[in-house]
Parts: sequence; structure tokens; C-alpha cells
Amino acid sequence: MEAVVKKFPEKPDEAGRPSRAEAEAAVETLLRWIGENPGREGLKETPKRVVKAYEELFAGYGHGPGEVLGRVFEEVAGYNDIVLVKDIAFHTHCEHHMVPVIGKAHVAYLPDGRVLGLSKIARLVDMFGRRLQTQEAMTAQIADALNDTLKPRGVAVILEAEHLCMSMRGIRSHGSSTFTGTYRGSFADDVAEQDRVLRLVGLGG
Ligand SMILES: Nc1nc2c(ncn2[C@@H]2O[C@H](COP(=O)(O)OP(=O)(O)OP(=O)(O)O)[C@@H](O)[C@H]2O)c(=O)[nH]1
Ligand SMILES: [Zn+2]
Repeated sequence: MEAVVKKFPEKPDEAGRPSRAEAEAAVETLLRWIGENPGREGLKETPKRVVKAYEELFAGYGHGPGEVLGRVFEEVAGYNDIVLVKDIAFHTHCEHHMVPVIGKAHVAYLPDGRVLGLSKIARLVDMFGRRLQTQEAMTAQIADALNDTLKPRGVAVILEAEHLCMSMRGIRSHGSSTFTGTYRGSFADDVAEQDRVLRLVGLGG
């Protein structure tokens, strides 16, 4: 049987979700596990703060691409060439270690009579960043969301990021960055179009 691949994680299952008090207790357990005293002055409020920070850092589960991308515009005077938003700063957390990943996204599409508000592309990147991710999955999710919502002729998504789980721990390799890129539609069919995007974002020869 073919595996069912969920493109976008579902919203949290509210019924099975631990309470805020349980989440705070879990942070307190981790504090004790690293050798700290959760009762000392500076840490008294830390479980509450961490849970509040997680609400913000992982807010992406509460939203879907449809609501983030909003409406499309059709009055573009027949413009049907590339639209590229580059150097969108993002941060996410790797799903293996829950440690930050910091990088830049470059997102391009070839309209088919419809365009999006430019800020919505950055909002989409931000939304997927506020979930646990692998860089590959996040790249594919951005491309699929744009493709499904806007139905453009082509989509290109390139992410460059530093994984702090590789620099702060483990191999402790500093300064390396990981590059992922995916192409849909006419970008997938035409290597010259891919080269154009790479040149425009400063990664091409
Ligand atoms: N493909 C991919 N791998 C990632 C990403 N983020 C982290 N990783 C890797 O996930 C792997 C997890 O490997 P494991 O051997 O299961 O875990 P580990 O013992 O903590 O691995 P080390 O980081 O090598 O110490 C590591 O090689 C990480 O570098 C990502 O976005 N994409
Ligand atoms: Zn990691």
C-alpha cells in the first residue's frame, strides 16, 4: 500500500493535548535534569516563560497556508514574468534536536494571471518556520503551499540555513550552511529558468 504523505501537519489535536500546567512541569523536570534548582530566584518563573515562548515559537501549528496567503490579485496589467522575494530571514527548530535553525529563504513564482501580496510569501515562510522542521520538508511545504493556493506556472524555493545542532553540539562544525532548493512547474522543466533564479539570488555562476 502506498504511504500517505501529509503535506502539512494537522493543527494540534486539542483533545490529546497536555495542559499548560503539564507543559510547565515538563520544563521543571528538564531544569532538574540538567542539574539546576528550579526553586531558585532566577528560575522560579522559567517554566512559565518557556511555555509562553514555545507558544510563540511554535505558533505555526495553529495556522494553515490558506489563511496565511489570503487573497490573490488579478489586476497586474498582464505581468506574467518572474516574481522573486529573496533574503527572507527565517528561523525554525530542527525536529531531531529542537535546536534553532537560522537562515534565509528565496521564493520565486511565475504567475498565471494571479499574484499574491508580497508580504504573504514572508508570512508563509514564517508560519512553516514556527513548526518543528527538517530543512528539506520546509522547502517542499513552502513550494506545495504556493503551488496549491496560487496555481502559478512555476515555483522555486531555495533555503540556506545554519543548523545550530551542528554548531553548538554534536559535530560542532561552525559556519557551515545547508542549501536546499526545489522547483515546481516550468521551473522544474527548464534548467535555464532555475539558473535565472539562482543568478538573481546571487547563488548562480
Ligand atoms: N536531512 C536533515 N538532517 C538534519 C536536519 N536538521 C538536523 N539534521 C540531522 O539529523 C541527524 C540526526 O542524527 P542522529 O544520529 O539520529 O542523531 P544525533 O546522534 O544527535 O546526531 P549528531 O548530530 O550527528 O550527533 C543529524 O545528522 C543532524 O545533523 C535537517 O533539516 N535535514
Ligand atoms: Zn538537529
